[in-house]
Amino acid sequence: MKLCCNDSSARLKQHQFPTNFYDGVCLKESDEFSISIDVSEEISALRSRQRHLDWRRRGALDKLIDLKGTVFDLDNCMDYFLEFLGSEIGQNSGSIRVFCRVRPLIPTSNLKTKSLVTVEQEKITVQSVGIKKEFIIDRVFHQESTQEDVFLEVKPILRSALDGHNVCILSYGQTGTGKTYTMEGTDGKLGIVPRAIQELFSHASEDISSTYSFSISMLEVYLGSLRDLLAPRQPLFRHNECSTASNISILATKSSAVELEGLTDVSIPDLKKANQCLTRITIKRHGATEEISKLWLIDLGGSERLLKTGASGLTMDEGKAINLSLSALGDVIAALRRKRSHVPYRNSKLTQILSDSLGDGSKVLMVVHISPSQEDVSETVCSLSFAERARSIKSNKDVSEDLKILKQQRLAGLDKEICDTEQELKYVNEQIRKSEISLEQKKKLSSSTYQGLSDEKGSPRSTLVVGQIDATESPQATEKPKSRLSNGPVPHFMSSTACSRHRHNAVSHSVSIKLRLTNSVTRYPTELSGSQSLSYSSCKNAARARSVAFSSSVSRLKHLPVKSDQINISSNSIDSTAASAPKRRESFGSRPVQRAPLHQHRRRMSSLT
Ligand SMILES: Nc1ncnc2c1ncn2[C@@H]1O[C@H](COP(=O)(O)OP(=O)(O)OP(=O)(O)O)[C@@H](O)[C@H]1O
Repeated sequence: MKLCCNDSSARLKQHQFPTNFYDGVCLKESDEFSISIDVSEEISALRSRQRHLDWRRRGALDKLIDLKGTVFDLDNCMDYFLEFLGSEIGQNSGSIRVFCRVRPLIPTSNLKTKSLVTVEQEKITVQSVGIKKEFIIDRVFHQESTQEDVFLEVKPILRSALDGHNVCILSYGQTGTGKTYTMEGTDGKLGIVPRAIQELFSHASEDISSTYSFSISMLEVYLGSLRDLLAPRQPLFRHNECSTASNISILATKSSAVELEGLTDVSIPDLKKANQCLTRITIKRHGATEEISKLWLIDLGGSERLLKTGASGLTMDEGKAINLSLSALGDVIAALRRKRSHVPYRNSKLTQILSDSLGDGSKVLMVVHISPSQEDVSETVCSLSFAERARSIKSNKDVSEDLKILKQQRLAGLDKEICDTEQELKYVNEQIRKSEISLEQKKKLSSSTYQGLSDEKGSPRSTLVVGQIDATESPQATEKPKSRLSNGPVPHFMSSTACSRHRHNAVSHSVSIKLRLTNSVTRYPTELSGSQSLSYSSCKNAARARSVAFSSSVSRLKHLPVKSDQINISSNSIDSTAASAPKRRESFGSRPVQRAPLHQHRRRMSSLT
């Protein structure tokens, strides 16, 4: 399949080789070289098509996710919508989507078991004595919704993480409403985390243009301090006790990316080991450039009000700390939604850590969990109010039917564009694979023909041809054939003349260029790498044990997935508006980024507060 022509290859192809040069040793290969160049050209064209398709797919996916997460409001929203549709594909405005999942009613003899909520696809109504409230959410999952239903909506955002965006999936809600069930699931009903890992590995294995490596970190925010759940345990003085204390610093980079210095980061070497792993993944994509992105999978602490729990002492402090984090998170999301110039990231550790994964270019998904039972009605209303605030649109400003239809049509169009592009990409990838095999075979054939002819003849001239091809690679090597010629048992008349040597050099140089050209066709093996690895069942167990050891009395604030990596550091404050709009190609922003070396000038974010 010829798609376009690479100029330099075309020019090289025009080189003609005489058929009887140097006893025909070299020249019988000209056809081979020509064929090799054809194949190289084809691969080059296919790669260019592959890049174009990948760019189109990414753009359509960005647009799809952003459009799904866009809330249209007020009477003039049609204009805004049309403007949005007309905007450039791939502009990466970032998106925040809010889902609600209703836990099935758990019937017990003590509780009133009547469900108080009625749901539609994007609307949820809570009705109780003296209360009737409606909330508009991006997507509502009813009590019978399965783990598959939820994951289907999560899938596109994972693809974004592979494309280099920072992604944040947060599980929010009152204790016992199913946050962990949604994130982790049970043995037979896997949740988002194990499915996400499966999905990442599956995509990574299909993408022949890049190699990927994944790593994991586990973090807990407890009473405002950070705990590394994968750090080696430090024995304490008292028998059978271990310390989980760790020294994690939050560092801000010039591009407002966040690094958690000192946090353990463990490679995920393969799906088998990763299948049981809990959370938070760092994705490194090694292609034409290197991109690093973070996928945060966060199971937040229970959101219940302290008055209701009647907590006191340490439990009270823990509850307060959780509420502070959650309210800071709500403020940040609301500010981002309203496109405020100031985003209050610095109000909690949680929002500081997530500052490069919540703003522009990032994809955020919050799943708010509620209970349908009468007993929990006030908590349910609180959680839904939080969800609505994150969406920043009030329920009574409903979107017109026309607009809904238009949005659905556009989403369907983008979906189709992604599917079609992916199909073509598959085809192109397959063609590249075949062409590379063919090129490899031709190269092998060509070099064995050289070798055969060279051995057959045993002629110093044929040796010279091969020798001089090598000689173009390094200056020292040029000495060898010369000395062999001058010292060897070859009669003087058989030695090359100055003229023939000149001619030969010219040809061997061309040959060398061609060889380099074919050699330079980069192959991208579909492999997943990992330098350091741990079994993820052990990660999970270690993290759990550490979390429990750290605070056996409370399990409110859950694991906070985090990744740390080497990035550029600057003196910029994380609370700047730039944090919400990381620049493309800067290291560790939420847009696809290129990796950059560690910069020396670091500033501790914790010291800024
Ligand atoms: N959608 C659901 N379908 C079936 N069972 C569910 C669902 N949601 C929650 N459950 C069940 O409800 C119970 C409480 O769920 P879970 O532990 O996930 O809540 P949680 O919000 O994580 O609580 P906590 O804050 O205490 O960790 C579990 O037994 C879980 O299996």
